[in-house]
Amino acid sequence: MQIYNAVSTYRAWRQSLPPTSTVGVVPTMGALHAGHISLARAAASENTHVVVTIFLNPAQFSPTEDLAAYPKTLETDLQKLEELNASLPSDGAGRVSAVFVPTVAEMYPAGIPLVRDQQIGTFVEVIPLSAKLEGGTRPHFFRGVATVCTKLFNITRPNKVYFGQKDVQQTVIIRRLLLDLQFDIELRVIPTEREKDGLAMSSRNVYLKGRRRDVAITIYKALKTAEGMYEGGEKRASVLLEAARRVVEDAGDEVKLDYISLNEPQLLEEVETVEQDRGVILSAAMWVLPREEGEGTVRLIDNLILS
Ligand SMILES: Nc1ncnc2c1ncn2[C@@H]1O[C@H](COP(=O)(O)OP(=O)(O)OP(=O)(O)O)[C@@H](O)[C@H]1O
Ligand SMILES: CC(C)(CO)[C@@H](O)C(=O)[O-]
Ligand code: BAL
Repeated sequence: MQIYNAVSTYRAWRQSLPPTSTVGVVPTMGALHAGHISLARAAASENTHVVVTIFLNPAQFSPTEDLAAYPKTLETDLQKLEELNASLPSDGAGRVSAVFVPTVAEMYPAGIPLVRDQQIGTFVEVIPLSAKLEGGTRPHFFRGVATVCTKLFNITRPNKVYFGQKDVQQTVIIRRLLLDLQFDIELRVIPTEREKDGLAMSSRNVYLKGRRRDVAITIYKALKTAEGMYEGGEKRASVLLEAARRVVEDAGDEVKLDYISLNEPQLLEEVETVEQDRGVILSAAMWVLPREEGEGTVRLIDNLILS
């Protein structure tokens, strides 16, 4: 497993691969957990080479978000990837051959101030998708994601890219980006890995200790409540969403719902009824509020597909 910090050295390796080999790329921001590893495992089963990128992308954070506090665990990240390699079958399957860990200066030659008006250079926007759902609270977010993914795809030259369903809107946006910018890349979406109680794994879960970890499960409970009613025959979005909202309200003042929504999977238009013949995304974002001095607010997202 080679570590590349520079675009030029990564490119030299990529160019050395025979044209028959395939490359599956797993973009991450590091602080790897079982969710990331399941993406890399899926990529290893479908490609000759897996490339994991680890880059904490400033462009997707606003000046008031947690860029500075975001967990950085490069040593253990690399260990986890080595352990994955050791666990893979020796015949036929690919391996994590390269980890691309660029510096901010490599990725943003013109610099990348967090204040949007101060930014210089080329940015990619996927409209109007980027303004919906997550975009309501994080208007800068998908511009940053689409921009860095475009750069990462140009650099790493994947045959396939692997994204987690946990960030479902991100997968919808990447699908659109690949199509619109004529990338010859296949998108693979991998199911959400969860803790035993159902909480979606997330790098930001390390911020949740004790009681805050317990109430974090509310977001999943809310989604499961709506899903259960849907499976019981209720198709009206308003009724499903109201029931889910009540779950968060009943959990008390330690959590606060940002949004819960039912949307069709192409343009993310809200639906009034959940039709059986097409998947509908049930997604939510919830804040776990601080309880003690020094704690920050933690924002969690999760989703289920009703189909
Ligand atoms: N629980 C999970 N199951 C499957 N894939 C996941 C899971 N969590 C994250 N991923 C995927 O891993 C990729 C990298 O995500 P990222 O590095 O932001 O981790 P994260 O856990 O989502 O972090 P954050 O806490 O910042 O949201 C994304 O495609 C994301 O959807
Ligand atoms: C895709 C991504 C690595 C881009 O920075 C990030 O948004 C993430 O980790 O989901
Ligand atoms: N996985 C999403 C990355 C972010 O919240 O910035």
